[in-house]
Amino acid sequence: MASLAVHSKKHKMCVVGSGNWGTTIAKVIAENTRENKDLFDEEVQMWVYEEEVQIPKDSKHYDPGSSLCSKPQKLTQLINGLHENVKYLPNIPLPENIVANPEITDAVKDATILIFNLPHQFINKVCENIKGKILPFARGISCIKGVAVSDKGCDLFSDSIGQKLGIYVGALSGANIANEIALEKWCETTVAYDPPVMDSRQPTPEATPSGSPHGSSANLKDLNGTTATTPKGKTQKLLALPAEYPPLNHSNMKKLFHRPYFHVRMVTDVAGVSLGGALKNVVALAAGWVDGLGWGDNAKAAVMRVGILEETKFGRTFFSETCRTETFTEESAGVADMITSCSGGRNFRCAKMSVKEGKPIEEIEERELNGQKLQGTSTAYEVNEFLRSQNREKDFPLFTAVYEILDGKKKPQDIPSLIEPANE
Ligand SMILES: NC(=O)c1ccc[n+]([C@@H]2O[C@H](COP(=O)([O-])OP(=O)(O)OC[C@H]3O[C@@H](n4cnc5c(N)ncnc54)[C@H](O)[C@@H]3O)[C@@H](O)[C@H]2O)c1
Ligand SMILES: O=P(O)(O)OC[C@H](O)CO
Repeated sequence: MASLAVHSKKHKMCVVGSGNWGTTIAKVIAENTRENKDLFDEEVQMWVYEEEVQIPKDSKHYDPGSSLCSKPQKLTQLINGLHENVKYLPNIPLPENIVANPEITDAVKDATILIFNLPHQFINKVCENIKGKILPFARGISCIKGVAVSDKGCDLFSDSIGQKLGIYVGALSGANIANEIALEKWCETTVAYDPPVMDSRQPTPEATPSGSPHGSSANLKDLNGTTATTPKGKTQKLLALPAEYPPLNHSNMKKLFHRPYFHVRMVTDVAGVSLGGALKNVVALAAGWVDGLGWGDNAKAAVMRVGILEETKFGRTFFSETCRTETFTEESAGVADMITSCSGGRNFRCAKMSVKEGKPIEEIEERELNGQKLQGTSTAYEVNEFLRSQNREKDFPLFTAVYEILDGKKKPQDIPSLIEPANE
């Protein structure tokens, strides 16, 4: 007879970040912690980068006679009082079990699962602030779309966050325009989670089940239960999840994210999922430019085709140990995210306006996004810095073209010739 394990502790969640996507993911998770009380503590902590926010005049909460509306208020107080993030996710009611917390160390201190969800330019500072102040056996999921480029090379944020904090971090990415998910319009996402086997004699319950759709990463096997090797060959100390907690296997991870309107596919390819999310933002800029030139859908499709080829090549070339081509061609984090981002994402829309109006994209970002941040522009520079360091710019002509256009060396009109293979 199968025995049912009883666990004396529940997982506690903290979403690190509260922008457009951070707040949406907090909503998704808070709905699921309510429905899975055997696994998860109902309360979801959400760290908010505190700022003073004026309730907009078109908000349903706006009342000219109310003291709340007479002057700017702390964003955390507005979120906890109105159960809405009026600045970054307006008009979407949030579950009351989300607690907005401006103190990062307080927000993360009890979390067994940390969801990193903020623009990638801010994550290093956040990691410095919480290093040594989290549960040492916590697990993480990075929802950040970007790559961590430094003088040491190009890393995934899942790896760089994991290395800095000494924890295992997986990745969530997909064709996921936050506003649509917040309105509970159906979509898919991909969650990559493949923690090391802590002890080869007694696999921990969270180890990826054999026979999972994408197998397990054998190079992450740990023989003494205290160190593991990341996909880029770095060793890292990792603690096993204490047995009092429910296992964090694919089934329980899926329960944290899957909703009727947000369908999750669990995989093990953290590199492919992370790179798909980061690199499509660069491609979406090119798609916006050709659309802004009035070149139509065929031109946009050409950019997407080359984009998928280049992101696949990037994965195969620089993350060859773990990255799977199929992630780019079969998963939401690959081809589907390329399509949605090149159709209605912020990078696409701002790039399109910048061409139509003849203005720098930074000016459009500032004017249109009310504090939200584009990721494609900085990622294009970071990817180029890395490619240049490897002397591989010519092998990625679309990524290089986007960088050169942003840098003023080339024009959007040059894209067809820039991405044409030299010998054809
Ligand atoms: N918005 C989407 O549709 C979407 C969908 C999927 C993935 N993503 C990815 O999710 C990540 C987070 O994006 P988002 O849309 O939630 O953010 P956003 O674009 O809404 O960014 C604004 C956030 O940045 C915060 N911020 C501003 N200055 C800061 C500072 N100095 N330190 C820390 N935080 C600061 C703001 O408080 C706010 O929470 C990005 O990598 C993005 O690519 C976004
Ligand atoms: O609005 P963007 O361009 O940041 O893209 C949003 C999401 O990443 C789409 O999946």
